[in-house]
Formats: sequence, C-alpha cells, structure tokens
Amino acid sequence: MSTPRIAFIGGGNMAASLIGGLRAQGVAASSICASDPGADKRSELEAAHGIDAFADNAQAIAGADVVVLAVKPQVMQAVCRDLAASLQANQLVVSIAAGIDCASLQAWLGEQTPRAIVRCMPNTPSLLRQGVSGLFANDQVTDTQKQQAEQLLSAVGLALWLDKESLIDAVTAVSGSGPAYFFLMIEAMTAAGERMGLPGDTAAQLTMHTALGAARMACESDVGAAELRRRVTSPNGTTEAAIKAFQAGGFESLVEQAMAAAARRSAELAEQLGN
Ligand SMILES: NC(=O)C1=CN([C@@H]2O[C@H](COP(=O)(O)OP(=O)(O)OC[C@H]3O[C@@H](n4cnc5c(N)ncnc54)[C@H](OP(=O)(O)O)[C@@H]3O)[C@@H](O)[C@H]2O)C=CC1
Ligand SMILES: O=C(O)[C@@H]1CCC=N1
Repeated sequence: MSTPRIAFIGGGNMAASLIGGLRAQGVAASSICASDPGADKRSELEAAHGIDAFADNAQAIAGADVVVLAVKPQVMQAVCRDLAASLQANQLVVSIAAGIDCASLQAWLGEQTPRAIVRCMPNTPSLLRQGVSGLFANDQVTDTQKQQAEQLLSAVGLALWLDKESLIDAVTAVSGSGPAYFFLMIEAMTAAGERMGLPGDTAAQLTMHTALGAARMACESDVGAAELRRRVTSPNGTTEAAIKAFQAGGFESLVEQAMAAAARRSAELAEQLGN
C-alpha cells in the first residue's frame, strides 16, 4: 500500500511526536503537512521535520488522504466546524483528542455527510517509534482506510484495535497518560538517589537505564512481570524491604486511583465538551 498523504491539524506535542516518528521511519516529508496558529511552532516543524506547515487548516487538508485532528479537546468543536466545508467525504479523519467521541466529531463536521472517523489514543514515545496506541473505527471507515490508520500508527509503535469506543477512556488512563506516570517515577527515584548522596547525573542515569532495562525485559521475556519481580527479590533482602514499603504506603491502590482519575477525566471531557 502506498503511503497516504497525512495532514495534522494542530502541531503541538503529540503531533510533533507522531510526525517525528513517521519521519524517522522513512515517511517522506512531502507525504506529511501540518497546520498550527503559532508561527514559531510552524517554523519548528518545518525545520525539524522538513514538512510544510500552514496557518490555515483548510490549506493543510487539501489533497490529504488522512486528516489527523491533534488539537486540544477544548477547541475541537470550533476546529471541526471550520473544517467541515473543506473536508472531502473520502478523507479519513483520525482524532487523537482525549474524551471526544466519534458522534460529537460527526455532528461538528456536519451531519449531512457521513464521515469516516478513527478515534485513536497514541502516546508521546511515538517520537522514538516506541509508541503504543488504541484505535476505534466508526462504521463509515472502509477496510482501506482502516489499513491507512494502522499504517500510520504502526509506523510509530504498536497499534491495537478496540472493538468498543468506550474502551478509549481506559486506554487513555493506561498508555495515553502512562508515559507521565513513568516519568514521575523516574523523577522521584532520581531525587531519592540524590538525597542518598549520588551525584544528580549518576542518579538519573542509574534510574533511566533501570527503567529502560526493566521495560525491555518485561516486553521481551516469556514470563510475566510478577515473575521478573520475584527474580529480583531475594528472601529477606533489599528489594523485599523496598516492596514492603511500597505496599505499606498503598502503592497498588494509589496506582488504581490515579488511573481511575484519568479515565474519569476523559469521561468528564466527553460530558462537558461532547455533543
Ligand atoms: N500530549 C500527549 O501526550 C497526548 C495528547 N493527546 C491528545 O492530543 C491532542 C493535542 O495534545 P497536545 O499535543 O498535548 O497539545 P498541544 O497544546 O501541545 O498541541 C495542540 C496544538 O494545536 C494548536 N491549535 C490551537 N487551536 C488550533 C486551531 N484552531 N487550528 C489548528 N491548531 C490549533 C495549538 O496552538 P496554541 O498552543 O497556540 O493554542 C497547539 O500548538 C489533545 O486533544 C490531547 O488530548 C493524546 C495522547 C497523548
Ligand atoms: O493529559 C491529557 O489530557 C492528554 C491525553 C493523554 C495524554 N495527554
């Protein structure tokens, strides 16, 4: 399948991660463009990725096969209403916004034209082609368009189809927001290492490479994370002491509460901003 032409509406953090990942994977700059109101952001995208960046959203989507809506949920309605007149019926819409469902997007893009919409929740490690995303396609999406969406997202990591749109809230809580949880852990471990006397750089390197090694082991090993943890945990040793401290502090329940808060916020955005 040839590379679809992709237009990103909104050139912020997540769009830049996806564009960077696509470029690193070898997708031609001429197959990608973006639009953003910020002149600095447009110059940055052009300089970093060699793509064209426009101030005008309609100009960006002209001739695109896939239009990726990468603006904040709060401006999505206005962006869609503006785009409706110039969006062609055969263009696939991929929305990466948290909390905005296909029905709202369809309504804002004009009920008179049924739109092929894929809702997608990616994450920022897409920049390094280590992303993971959950995707849901509405009934208008053809098999070819499904392949196009999958081609786009699998170029920057793992792409997993969902059979229910409502599961996107859970994907958001696990992997959309997930990188931030691990960054928080890296921040906390680095700071604790420094307080134990390690130079800052050393504490950071030890922490980051431990995270990288553990994640790779969890991905590549035949046994699950629990067994890998057990193999680090000597009876009555140092790891057991640490794990007991985590458990005494309610670690598992805290993780569950944090993820429930993310999923709830996604549902709240749908209620506040949706059609
Ligand atoms: N960041 C992440 O890790 C993830 C984000 N997402 C989703 O991606 C979307 C974008 O998030 P993120 O990249 O973090 O946000 P950013 O604010 O970094 O990017 C959004 C960009 O859209 C621009 N914009 C605002 N209004 C318009 C408009 N009318 N037309 C075109 N562009 C416009 C913004 O410009 P300005 O700043 O000038 O307003 C900004 O540059 C959100 O819906 C979010 O839910 C999904 C998964 C992960
Ligand atoms: O924080 C947010 O709302 C977005 C969605 C997932 C990651 N960032």
